[in-house]
Amino acid sequence: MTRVLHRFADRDAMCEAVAREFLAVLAEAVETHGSAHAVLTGGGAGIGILDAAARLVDTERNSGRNTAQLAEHTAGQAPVPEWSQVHFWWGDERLLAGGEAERNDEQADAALLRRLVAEYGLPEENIHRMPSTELAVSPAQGAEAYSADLAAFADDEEDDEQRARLLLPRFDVLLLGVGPDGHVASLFPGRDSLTVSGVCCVGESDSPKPPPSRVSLTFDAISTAERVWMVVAGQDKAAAVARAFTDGTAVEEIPAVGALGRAETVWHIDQAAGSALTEESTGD
Ligand SMILES: O=C(O)[C@H](O)[C@@H](O)[C@H](O)[C@H](O)COP(=O)(O)O
Repeated sequence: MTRVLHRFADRDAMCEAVAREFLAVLAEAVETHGSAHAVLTGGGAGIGILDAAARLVDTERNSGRNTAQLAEHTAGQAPVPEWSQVHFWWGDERLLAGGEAERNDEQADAALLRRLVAEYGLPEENIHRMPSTELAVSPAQGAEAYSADLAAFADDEEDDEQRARLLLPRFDVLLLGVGPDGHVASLFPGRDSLTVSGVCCVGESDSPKPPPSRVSLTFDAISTAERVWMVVAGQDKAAAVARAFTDGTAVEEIPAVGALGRAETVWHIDQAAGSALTEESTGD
């Protein structure tokens, strides 16, 4: 699997470009499959993309084009999916009480999802939140509960053996922020969760990034996604990005190297996050 590197001048430029591509993938998936499934990430870059997507969706609506015209987007316009057929999932979540500001779903609600439900026809039941502490007393229990939620939407097209075995929907695009230590979702360097297989979700009780209790997709689940997009901005990520693009770097050291999509794996980075990359590491 060849990893593709897209570089942008800064975080805002990256978020705008990724948001546009994100909407286009969802629109195409609805047209092709009748549904679209996106996996969201927490973190500044992940939420920044949702903020940018909200602006694009509003701009398209204010353009006065109807849904059919919006779907037939021309260059420069952001295609917008039929939201009633779109489903949102999470790659990880902080195991906190529902509505807590630190939860990834709460930040996604504020950035985009509440508006899609209120104004654009996204059904609340299409937002598949990872459990809160009201529903799961431990990360392990949260992982089990989310696995059941995912299984209820298992892809009946079954064009992927691992997806069928894990009872997962077709993830059309899966976003992952990357930490300064190279973690993705809540899969951290040196942790047992990196090698958990045969299941789609895993609990983390001692996250080095607060809060400590989290639920995460496993690499087995991540690798069933059609498109895996890392979204990385900031100087504090430069070392992790450089290590990720150094041949031989192990998943145990930089978990992000283990995140590979079925059809594509793209690293969307800004200039600062790419500042330690060498021509040798990227083949430029
Ligand atoms: O729950 C979380 O904390 C996130 O899912 C986590 O994996 C995040 O994406 C990275 O830590 C990058 O975060 P930034 O983009 O804010 O650096």
